[in-house]
Amino acid sequence: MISINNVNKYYGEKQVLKDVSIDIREGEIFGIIGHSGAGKSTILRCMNGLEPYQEGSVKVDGKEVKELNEKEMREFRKNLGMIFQHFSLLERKTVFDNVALPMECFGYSKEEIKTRVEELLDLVGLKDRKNDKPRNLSGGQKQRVAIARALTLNPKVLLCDEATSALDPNTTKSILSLIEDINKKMGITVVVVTHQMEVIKQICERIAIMENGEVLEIGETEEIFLKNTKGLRKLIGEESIVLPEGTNIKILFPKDISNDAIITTMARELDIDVSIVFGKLEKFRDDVLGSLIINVTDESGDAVRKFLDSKDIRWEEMSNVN
Ligand SMILES: Nc1ncnc2c1ncn2[C@@H]1O[C@H](COP(=O)(O)OP(=O)(O)OP(=O)(O)O)[C@@H](O)[C@H]1O
Repeated sequence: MISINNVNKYYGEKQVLKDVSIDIREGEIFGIIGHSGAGKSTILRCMNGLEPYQEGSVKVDGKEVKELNEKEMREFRKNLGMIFQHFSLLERKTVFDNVALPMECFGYSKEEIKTRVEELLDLVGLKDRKNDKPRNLSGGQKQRVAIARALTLNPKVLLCDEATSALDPNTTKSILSLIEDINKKMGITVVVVTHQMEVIKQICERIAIMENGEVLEIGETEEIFLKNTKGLRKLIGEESIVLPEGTNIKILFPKDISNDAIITTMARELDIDVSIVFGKLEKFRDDVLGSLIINVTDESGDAVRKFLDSKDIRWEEMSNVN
């Protein structure tokens, strides 16, 4: 649905996107995560033509964004709804009028607007607040209005730029559930830009981790967390912990395996000492996934690798200097 290839972007001398390539599939919820200044918003704005890019290609639904003329761009933007951190609602207009705005701009009839806006206000749970002004709404309700407004023209893609960053944890959860619901019900492709780990854990199927204008990693969210990849560790500022001597092995535990039992069985069966160097459990959607780094002597390494293979347990050897 969105295909970004080798994009470079500069502000004057400063390069803010460096050879960025990301493929976003139709119907998925894709997350772009990184620290402030990583280039997340910039790449999102390249997708909807708000920012030019000097090199590379950004294709949305087969169309090269930088080649669209003014008229084509207007049509193109109908297919991309966008929501922001600070909601961007018009304070003097009612909830109904805020949601109606895009349809008015595109010249829809009053009846069409009324039907669509009421349907959307129902979807976001604000049917009874249509005559309120935004100042009378909570942050979460304001974001619901913004979501309804982003959906009025039936877009194929919903772009979310730090959409939950100004909300408390519970409101964040409910907004993310709403976005997930919309993705499932309407089949809309969703791109979520965030610096919040909880956001990508709750709803993103795949993610790209960005830093300093570069994509460090792309993959399935579960896989990246399970492997506790280098990019993820960098993002959370956690250095990989390994011992300088012996063999360090990272074991990955899917939801249905108890890690304690494996380590004790292995130590007993192989008659070896196992040091647990680092362990981590992650709540991931409804599952708990874990990874454990163990250290054994180099002589026991082969037996440990064979044991893990025989139990169909995923493992990775870690470099001592990592
Ligand atoms: N209009 C601009 N002129 C010059 N530099 C800019 C401009 N907009 C963004 N930048 C720079 O581009 C880099 C990427 O910014 P961007 O906003 O994409 O990062 P981000 O990952 O979205 O972070 P944040 O969440 O803080 O916005 C930053 O170094 C920023 O200072």
